[in-house]
Amino acid sequence: MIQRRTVGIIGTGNVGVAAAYALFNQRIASEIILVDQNKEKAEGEAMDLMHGQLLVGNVKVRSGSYEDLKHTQVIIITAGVGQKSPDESRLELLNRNASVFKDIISKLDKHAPNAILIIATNPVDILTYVSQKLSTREPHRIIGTGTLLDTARFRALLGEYYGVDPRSVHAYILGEHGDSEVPIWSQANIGGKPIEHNTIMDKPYNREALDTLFQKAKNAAYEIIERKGFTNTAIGVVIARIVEGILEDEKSVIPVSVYWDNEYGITDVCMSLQSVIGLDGVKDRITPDITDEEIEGLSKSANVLKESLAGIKELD
Ligand SMILES: NC(=O)C1=CN([C@@H]2O[C@H](COP(=O)(O)OP(=O)(O)OC[C@H]3O[C@@H](n4cnc5c(N)ncnc54)[C@H](O)[C@@H]3O)[C@@H](O)[C@H]2O)C=CC1
Ligand SMILES: CC(=O)C(=O)O
Repeated sequence: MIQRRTVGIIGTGNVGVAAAYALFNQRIASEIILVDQNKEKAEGEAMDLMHGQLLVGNVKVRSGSYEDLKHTQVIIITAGVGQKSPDESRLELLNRNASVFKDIISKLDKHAPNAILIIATNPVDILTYVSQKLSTREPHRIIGTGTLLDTARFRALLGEYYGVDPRSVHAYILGEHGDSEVPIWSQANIGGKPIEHNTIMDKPYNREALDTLFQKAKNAAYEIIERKGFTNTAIGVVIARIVEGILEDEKSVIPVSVYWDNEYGITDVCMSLQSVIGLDGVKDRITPDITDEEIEGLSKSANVLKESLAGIKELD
């Protein structure tokens, strides 16, 4: 019997559609079900994608309801509001999106209790934590997109700077997907050569230039929102990559938002850490030796997230 790889997407706005398009175009899913409170929008997006089937191959796309998500392996949540201007931080979206999640998670627990959930709505770390608390499924089956996007931006910028393929740059941004995120310079390398204190591709070590690249990666969303009003295409391929890792049971190591259980002494928060992902969600977490300063940065990130979480107690 042919194994169908069915993926659901809740929220067919900018991000949901970019994720659907990436999943469709790369044929990562064999069936995609789009759900939105605006049913016509979901229907229109499904029709539009289906018309590319001749060129892409046999990937079915349809709109549906929560009941239709029963047999999905993975469900992506992108529903909610985004930052409307570069002056608004991700954390400021919290109260609006947390109540949306309360409703969505209870419906998913009822209709698709076995699917792995990927959370993309912002603030993604807090909504991942909230989803883990609200849902009946095990926490390792609820994953936030976290800093995979920031890490992708960071590696693209470092690759451009050094003139190498970003896939040959090994550098992580961990912690919050947001203003307190932490670049792990102590582990960053190109082809095994540490970036810190070394000349690579004829570029002498330049702390200031590297810090500027990190700031650019960190502030990329604000810069893009200022120009086009939202971000969607890169997060679309990020989501598709996570889905692929799960459906193919890859055991790939990627930075995503997961529950911290005393990693580097940090507990009871969701934020990004290198995680091993496969069919059962997050199988393990990797904690390389990093500097005390980096650990301190991650602790601060955790505190920022915990302070925001304290403000949404009414969800308990
Ligand atoms: N994690 C990340 O790296 C990124 C996260 N985002 C976040 O993704 C979220 C979505 O952004 P956009 O797609 O630009 O927003 P959008 O406004 O274009 O789309 C949101 C969609 O959610 C739907 N929706 C709202 N409440 C719903 C509910 N209860 N049930 C079903 N559907 C519902 C709306 O009808 C709309 O179609 C935002 O929170 C944004 O900040 C955006 C980019 C990157
Ligand atoms: C909006 C957002 O979270 C991003 O593009 O990073």
